[in-house]
Amino acid sequence: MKKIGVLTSGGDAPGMNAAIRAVVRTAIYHGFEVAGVYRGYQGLIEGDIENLNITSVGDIIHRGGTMLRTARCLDFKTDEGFNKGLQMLRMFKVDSLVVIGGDGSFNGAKRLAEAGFPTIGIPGTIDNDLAYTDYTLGFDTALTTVVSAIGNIRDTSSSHGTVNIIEVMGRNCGDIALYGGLAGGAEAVIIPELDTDVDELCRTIIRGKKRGKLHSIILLAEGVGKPYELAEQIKSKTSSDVKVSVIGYLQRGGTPTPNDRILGSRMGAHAVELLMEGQYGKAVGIKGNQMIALDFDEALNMKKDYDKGIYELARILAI
Ligand SMILES: Nc1ncnc2c1ncn2[C@@H]1O[C@H](COP(=O)(O)OP(=O)(O)OP(=O)(O)O)[C@@H](O)[C@H]1O
Ligand SMILES: O=P(O)(O)OC[C@H]1O[C@](O)(CO)[C@@H](O)[C@@H]1O
Ligand SMILES: [Mg+2]
Repeated sequence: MKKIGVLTSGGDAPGMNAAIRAVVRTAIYHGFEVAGVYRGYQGLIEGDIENLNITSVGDIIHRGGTMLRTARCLDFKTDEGFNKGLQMLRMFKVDSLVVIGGDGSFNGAKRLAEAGFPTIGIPGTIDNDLAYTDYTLGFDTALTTVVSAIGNIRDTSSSHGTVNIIEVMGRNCGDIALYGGLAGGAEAVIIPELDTDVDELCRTIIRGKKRGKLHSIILLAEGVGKPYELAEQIKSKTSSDVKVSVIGYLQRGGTPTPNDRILGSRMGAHAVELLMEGQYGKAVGIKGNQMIALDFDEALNMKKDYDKGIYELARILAI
């Protein structure tokens, strides 16, 4: 093994830059060359690849987004696109690859490993939707942004006495809503993993108002969606003024938290160590503050569930 490639794929996530920096610097420290592949699998297919050195990754640890840029690339799912990608890796003399991305990106990485190309995955997605790891890169920063948004919206909710629905990202995973709701002191959390009884929710809002609660914050995961329909239902059942904020891409950017920078640094270094040991076809993760690595199949087949204890706690504390 001489040259390690690194790419970021899928939605960008804060902390990806820390992971890229760690891959590059750990590899160079151990005497390898590194190639950066730009724009994920799209750039791989197009041969948008260049060698990186220690200074290429200077001044990025504190930046959101990804210096390698990213893409969603449908072509890489086709045999033709996939083979083109493999061909480019050979052409640029890249002999192993670190893929930083979410579950979708891992499917591409798994396919490369199955084709015999040494590939390691680092979970980079704000969604925290991968069951095998306690945290994905970017989740902590997205949560920090969400909690800050809840604080601002709570001010206006309290001032006007409105009910405020805040829709947050996470695809089919409710973690951003759940943990954001707990940290932000929301009155209710609505996640796709669980059916919500809107009548019960409205009774809670009315009870809160009766005992003088000024604000009502509802965290709604995008996997449930339909925030304006929910607003209409709550309006008619509680006679409250209901406001909706879909905070969207705000959650994807911003300076990574120390936790995401540390996680990215650890995962990037671990990915290189695995390749040096001749291990590949694995996804790096964190369990109980220890670095772990599972076969892609095992990692991707684990079913993610929400934390019932955390949900119950958020519910009890919102009485
Ligand atoms: N089965 C597959 N085979 C090859 N490549 C795939 C496959 N599935 C996904 N990919 C590649 O991975 C890219 C990213 O996947 P996806 O859009 O699901 O994002 P992700 O990696 O899950 O990140 P996030 O969910 O945080 O945005 C896809 O655009 C495609 O290029
Ligand atoms: O960037 P796009 O394609 O609009 O994707 C948005 C999706 O990406 C994420 O931000 C990260 O997976 C999801 O939370 C969201 O559903
Ligand atoms: Mg995903």
